[in-house]
Amino acid sequence: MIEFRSVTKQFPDGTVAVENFDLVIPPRKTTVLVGSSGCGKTTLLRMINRMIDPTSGAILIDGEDTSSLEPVKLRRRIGYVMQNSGLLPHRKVIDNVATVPVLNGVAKRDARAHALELLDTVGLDRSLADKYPRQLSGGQQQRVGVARGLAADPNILLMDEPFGAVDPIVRAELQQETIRLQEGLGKTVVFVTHDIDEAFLLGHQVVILQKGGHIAQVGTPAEILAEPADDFVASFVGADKGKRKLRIEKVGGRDIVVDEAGTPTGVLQS
Ligand SMILES: Nc1ncnc2c1ncn2[C@@H]1O[C@H](COP(=O)(O)OP(=O)(O)OP(=O)(O)O)[C@@H](O)[C@H]1O
Repeated sequence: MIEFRSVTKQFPDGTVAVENFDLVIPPRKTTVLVGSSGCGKTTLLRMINRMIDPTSGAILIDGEDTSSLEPVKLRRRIGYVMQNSGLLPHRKVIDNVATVPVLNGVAKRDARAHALELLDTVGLDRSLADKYPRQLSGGQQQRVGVARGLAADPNILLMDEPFGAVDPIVRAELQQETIRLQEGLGKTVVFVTHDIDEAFLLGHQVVILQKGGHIAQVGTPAEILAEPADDFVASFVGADKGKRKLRIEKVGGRDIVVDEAGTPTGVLQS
């Protein structure tokens, strides 16, 4: 469990990115922080692994105050996946994945063997192991980024807009992989996005943020859709525009779900 207790972050230039933020992030589930640009999502995420330290308040991981933990050690046991994959350009794929375990003291040979398994886990062919990041597609690079995030077998995986730069089809694939991985490995995933559809797809718990890291609403996707807390949330999730009003039509004896514009979105399973 990760707990934010009245956390504030003011940057040296006076910007208050996050103010009095309280949140409990349950273990082995995906929590998505969603909101428009500049609302404080990345700052919140980076405070979990102490890439950024709060100005006041506390962040606890399994009851332990992170301010008492050594940042470098903490970072090595929390996976971090960022938007542009963050791979080291001059290292082969396999070494990008094996870097953190080697820093943690795992023998290079063992770390590389494990890295190959992780390529399988994220759906990459092992033949890519000896390539350099620039020789991979954007989607493949993101998968390597996820493999690297998982390499130290962390309980917590932080993902900062990891699929923002890939095309919609690859993005949909990567989203499904993330769901599969989270369920299969039972990680606590904290995921940042500005895309409410992505938030609803991935999040067991969705946190809708406004500027200053102010929480507009926390809940399951169903709870938020059923009862938006206010007009801001209703507008953010598209409920006010009828975007998410779905109806069922019978087509060829099957129940098809269509949105308000009449576009089919799926088949209802009996
Ligand atoms: N190092 C910094 N110094 C000063 N202000 C900063 C710094 N980092 C972030 N900020 C400011 O803090 C606020 C929150 O930034 P943050 O990056 O957390 O937002 P975000 O929701 O992740 O945005 P985006 O979706 O655009 O990445 C913004 O106003 C930003 O300009």
